[in-house]
Amino acid sequence: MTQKILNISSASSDWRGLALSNFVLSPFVLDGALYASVEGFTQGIKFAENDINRRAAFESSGWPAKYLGETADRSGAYWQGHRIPYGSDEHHRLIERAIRARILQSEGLRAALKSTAGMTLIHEPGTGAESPTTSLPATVFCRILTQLRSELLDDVSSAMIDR
Ligand SMILES: Nc1c(N[C@@H]2O[C@H](COP(=O)(O)O)[C@@H](O)[C@H]2O)[nH]c(=O)[nH]c1=O
Repeated sequence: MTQKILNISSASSDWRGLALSNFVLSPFVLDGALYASVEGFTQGIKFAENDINRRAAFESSGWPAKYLGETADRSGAYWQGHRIPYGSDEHHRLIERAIRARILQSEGLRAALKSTAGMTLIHEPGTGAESPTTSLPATVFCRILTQLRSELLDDVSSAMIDR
């Protein structure tokens, strides 16, 4: 029987869930700059542009990125000279651009996401209750992936980094 629920996280039992998780080392380019992983990007933007932890996070993935992010004060996100209110829609949209960039820049990831058609995407990393200060709630993450999947299934050429 086909599995109807797919966990997109480093704790997934499905290789596609692992590949599509933010934790994985998976380089992408956003606005002309190179990042090692979406997790590194997500944690790095919590640090101001002159903070050395920012670059270190951008060059990392998985738990090292996550642990670095735990040292941030979580009051804002910093991008192109602007401070974005932490946890705001604008903050989530910035992370969404990174998620979309990574997947859209890889034919394999695009195909992997499309191959989950019909499945409900969830994010259950198995690390206990979601942090109230998470910068990417599971609901937002799954909404982003589900929306991108539907764009890819409809017409590959219409899916872009900026919606
Ligand atoms: N803890 C965990 C994941 N958590 C990831 O952390 C990010 C949000 O970070 P934060 O703002 O610190 O709450 C987001 O990308 C979420 O997917 N992911 C995984 O695959 N496996 C894990 O074990």
